[in-house]
Amino acid sequence: MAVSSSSLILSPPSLTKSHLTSLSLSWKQLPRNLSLPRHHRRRAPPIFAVVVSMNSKPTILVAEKLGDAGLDLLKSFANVDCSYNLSPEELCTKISLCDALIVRSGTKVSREVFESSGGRLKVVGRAGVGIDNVDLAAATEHGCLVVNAPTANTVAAAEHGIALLTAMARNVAQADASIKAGKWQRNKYVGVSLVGKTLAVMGFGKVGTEVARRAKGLGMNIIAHDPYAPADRAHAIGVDLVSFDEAIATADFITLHMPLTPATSKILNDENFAKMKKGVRIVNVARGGVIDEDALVRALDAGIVAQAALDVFTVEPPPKDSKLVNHENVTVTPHLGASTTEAQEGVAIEIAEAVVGALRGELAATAVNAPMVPSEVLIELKPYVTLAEKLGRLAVQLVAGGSGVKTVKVTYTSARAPDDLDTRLLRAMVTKGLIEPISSVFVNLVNADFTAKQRGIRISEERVILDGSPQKPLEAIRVQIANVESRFASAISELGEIKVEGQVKDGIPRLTKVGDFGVDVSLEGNIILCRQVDQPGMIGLVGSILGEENVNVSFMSVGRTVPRKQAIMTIGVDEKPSKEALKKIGDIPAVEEFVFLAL
Ligand SMILES: NC(=O)C1=CN([C@@H]2O[C@H](COP(=O)(O)OP(=O)(O)OC[C@H]3O[C@@H](n4cnc5c(N)ncnc54)[C@H](O)[C@@H]3O)[C@@H](O)[C@H]2O)C=CC1
Ligand SMILES: O=C(O)C(=O)COP(=O)(O)O
Repeated sequence: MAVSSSSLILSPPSLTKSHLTSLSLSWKQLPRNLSLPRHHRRRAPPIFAVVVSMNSKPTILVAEKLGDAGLDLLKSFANVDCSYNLSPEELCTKISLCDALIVRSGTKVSREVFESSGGRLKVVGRAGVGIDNVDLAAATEHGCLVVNAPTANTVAAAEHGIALLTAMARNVAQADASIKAGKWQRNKYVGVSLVGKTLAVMGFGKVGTEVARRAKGLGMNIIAHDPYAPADRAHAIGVDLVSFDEAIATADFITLHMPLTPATSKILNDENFAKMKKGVRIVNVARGGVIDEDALVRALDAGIVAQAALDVFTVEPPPKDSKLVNHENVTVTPHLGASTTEAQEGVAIEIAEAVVGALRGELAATAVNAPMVPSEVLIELKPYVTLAEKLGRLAVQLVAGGSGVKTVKVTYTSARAPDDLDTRLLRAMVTKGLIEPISSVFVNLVNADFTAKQRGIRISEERVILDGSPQKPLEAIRVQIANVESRFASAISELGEIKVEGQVKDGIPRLTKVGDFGVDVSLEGNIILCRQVDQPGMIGLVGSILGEENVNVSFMSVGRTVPRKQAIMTIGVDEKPSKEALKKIGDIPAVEEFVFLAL
C-alpha cells in the first residue's frame, strides 16, 4: 500500500479578472484529461460541449438591459439582438434563432424556452448572482450551459442594504411621499438613531461582509449569524459570530444576506418573530422567500417589528394589493440591489466574457451547470460520484455551528494507478456536497475548486494505493474536516477531525464509518445517527417512536466497538421526524447523543 498526497486549494482569494481568465479551461481538452480508463481514451465524445459553427457569426439575444461595455464585447463577436420585455411566447419564438441568451432576474428561462430553441441555444448567461429564474435541470438536459456573474454586484447589493437601513430608520420614503402630498409632518416622522445599536447580519458571505464593514462605520455594534463562516474572518473586521437565536433576540436591526435554500426558506416566521426584541427593524436584500411574508405582516401589526425595508419579494412583482408592500411601516424597492451603473457595467463585462468564452468552446469558471465528463467515465464512476457528494453533505452537516469549515481532506483508497484515476470529478462532488447545503451556489466539475477557494476552504487529497488488480475504480472514499467541533461528538476521530467514510457495494453507495465507529448503511433518504449504551431493546424503542409518527424507517443498523458498551445506531427514514419525536429519541436514557442528517 502506498500513499501520495496533494494540496489543491490555496489561501482565501482576492478575485480579479485575471483569476477568472486563468481558471478557464478548454472544453475540448477536458475529456482526455479526465479519469477515462486507457482503453476508452480519445474515443468518447464529451457529453456536454458548446459547438457553434464558426462559419457564421453566432446570435446572442439580450433579453434585459445590459451595460454598454458588455454589449460592445458581445457585438465584436456575435450578432446581438437586444429585445427587452418579451412575453414568454415571444421569447420562445425568438429563441430558435439564437445561440446564446442573456438575462437578469426578470426573465423566466423556463423549460419551454429550452424546448423551443430546437437545440440551437447553447449558453444562457445570467447577468447577476441568483439563477432561480433559470430552469437549470432543463438547461442541462438540453445541453445548454448556464453561466452567471457572481461577484460584480456584491458592493451594489451591500450599499442598497445600507441605503434601506438608513432610509427606514429616518422614514425617508414615507416623509418624501407625505411632503409631495402637500403635507409637512415633522412630528410624525421622528426616526431612530443607528449609532450604538446592534445590527445582526444574517449570512456572512460576500454581501453580508460588505454590509457589516459599512455599518461599523455608522457606529453600529455588529453581530453576525452564519453557521458556515469562519469565526476568524468575522473577528478580523470586529464582528462576533453568534447563534441564530442570540442574533435575532439581541438585535435592534436585522439584515438578511443568506441564500434561499430549503434551510432558510421562511426562516423569519411567527415562531422566530416572537423571539425578537419588541421594536426590531428588518432589512431584506437577499431573497423574498427567506421571510414568511404573512407572518411579517402579523409581526408588524403586533408591533414586534417596528419597520421593515424590503428589496425582494416571494413573488416579483408582488401583487398590487399586497398587505406587506402597502403597510405604512414598510419601505420597498423593486429588486434594485444590483442596480447601479457601476455594478451593471461590471456584471455586463463579466457575463459577456463568460458567454463569448463559452461560445468559443472555453469553460467559464462561473459555469453553474456543466457535467463535462465522457459518458464511459460517468457510467463507471456514477455510484462513486454519488458517494462523494453524500459524504460531503454528511460531513458538513456534522459540523457544529460557529466552527467554519476551512480544512478538508479527501482520501481515496484504490488499486488503480493515479494515471487511471483522475479524481477531479470526485473532488468536485465532495466540494458540491460540502458547499451546496449552505449556499446558493451550484457546484460542478467546472466551478468546484473556484468555489472552494472563494470560500477559503482548503481541500487536500490523498491516495492510498492498494495492491491487486483494479477491478473497480475505488475501494473507499474518506472525508475529514479538521479544526471544527461536531454536533455529534462520536463523528470526531481519534485525530480530532470529523471523519466519514464510504464504499460502493453492489453499485450502491454506503456509509461505512462515522468517526472511528464502523457502520454499514446505504446513503439514501435521511439518516438519524444515535450513540447509545449497547443494550437489548433499543431498536424497538426508537422504531416505535418513529412508527407512532408514521415516519417510515428504511433501514436500521447497529455498529459497536465493544459488546454491551457503546454502539452507533444508524436509522434511515423517508420523512423528517417532528421535533417532538426527535426529542423523545433523545430522552431515551440509554441514548447518549443523536443527530438528524438530510442526504
Ligand atoms: N437584491 C439584489 O439585487 C441582490 C441579491 N443578492 C442575494 O443576496 C444573497 C447573498 O449573496 P452573496 O453574499 O453573494 O452570497 P454568498 O454565497 O457569498 O453568501 C451567503 C452566505 O450565507 C451563508 N448561509 C448559508 N446558510 C445560512 C443559514 N442558514 N443561516 C445563515 N447564513 C447562511 C453562507 O454560509 C454564506 O456565507 C443571495 O441570496 C443573493 O441572491 C445578491 C446580489 C444582489
Ligand atoms: O444578482 C442577484 O442575485 C440579484 O438579485 C440581482 O438581480 P438583477 O440582476 O438586478 O435582476
